[in-house]
Amino acid sequence: MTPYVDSEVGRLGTVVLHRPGRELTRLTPRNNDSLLFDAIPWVGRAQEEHDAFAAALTERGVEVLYIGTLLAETLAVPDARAELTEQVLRDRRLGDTLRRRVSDHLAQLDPTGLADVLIAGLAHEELRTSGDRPGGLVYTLMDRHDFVIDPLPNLLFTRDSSVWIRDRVAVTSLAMPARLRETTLTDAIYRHHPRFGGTKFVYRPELEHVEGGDVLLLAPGVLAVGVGERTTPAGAERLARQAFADGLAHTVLVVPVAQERATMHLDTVCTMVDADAVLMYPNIADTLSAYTVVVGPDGEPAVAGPAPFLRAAADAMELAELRVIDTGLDPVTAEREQWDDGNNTLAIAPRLCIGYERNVETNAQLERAGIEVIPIAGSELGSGRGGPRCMSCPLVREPL
Ligand SMILES: NC(=[NH2+])NCCC[C@H](N)C(=O)O
Repeated sequence: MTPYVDSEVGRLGTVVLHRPGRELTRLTPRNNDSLLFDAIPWVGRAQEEHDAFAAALTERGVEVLYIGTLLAETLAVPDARAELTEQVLRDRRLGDTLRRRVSDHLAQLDPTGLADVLIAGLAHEELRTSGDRPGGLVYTLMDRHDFVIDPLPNLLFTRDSSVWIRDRVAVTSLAMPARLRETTLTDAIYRHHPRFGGTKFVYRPELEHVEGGDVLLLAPGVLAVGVGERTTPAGAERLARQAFADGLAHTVLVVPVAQERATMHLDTVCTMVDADAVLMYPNIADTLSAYTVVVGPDGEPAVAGPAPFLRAAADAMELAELRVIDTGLDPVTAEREQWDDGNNTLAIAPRLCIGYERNVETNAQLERAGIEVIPIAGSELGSGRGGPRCMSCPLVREPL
């Protein structure tokens, strides 16, 4: 099936996930903050939870593709291999001598082994050196806890490094240093993997910051883009410009979200669960606002607002009203469950979504509102602050 996504809730056909692996074993109390995890996950259990997440999808007829597999297949293409190796070696921290050592090390890996290193990184002790200090000055002075190639534990959150808008992919521009290299992998997959031949791009990683968790396809032609800790106003403006130029959208709602870890992306406070219904963090439902951006008479993005988000969204979607699943929770429970990604549901069809089981109150309210919730365990997966929506990149959804 060729990729096509024009909503958040149309029946999900194909999705890209990343099964967490060795990259999670790199997390320690020394580096978990800079690697954007709030705890040290139990890796085996995280994998079990992730397998159950994938099973919940495949059991309902969703095709699941894995980044690890796609990347290994991509690395069988000589140009892709050369390009991805070159990108890693370009790291200025290496210096010439260590660069040669790393280059030799990578050259002897088969595509699967290389994919593993590109994702899990390369620890100091994994670079076997022979002879007298063949890594040179840099390797000798390197802290034993430092990485020769940094790991990518947040690759798990496939939502952020690429997003499909209709038949085009936005390879995003990630804001946090720990995640920068993720888009070199997704970009290579879409440009070199045979399955994605002819893919057209609506966004590129060298542009202003935009992360996929901030992009919601509210309705065909209507995007909401959160701006805050990750996506910048410049990124939202650029995405609007490019989406208009490619005929992918007529309206982009730009939604300021608090620049805090708890609300790092728009999808941490708001996800769609039906064509006309959103699940929203109650503590901000009434205050969230939006600027409406359309193509102006001069062809430039024209900005109106701000207006209350729910009003602006309903107008852009040509609905009398957008239904809000009011989780009706007291502020403390709401805050706890928002932190645990209760608002970060993944719709697999209208009124059918996957959510973390631990968010008991949020899920109960969804059920009461007629939305079926498939609960999954996320005690370990959630330590990276991401839920089912963050952990999935839809490639195919049936039009509504
Ligand atoms: N779409 C999302 N909400 N993604 C969550 C990403 C979590 C990840 N640890 C980060 O800080 O970047």
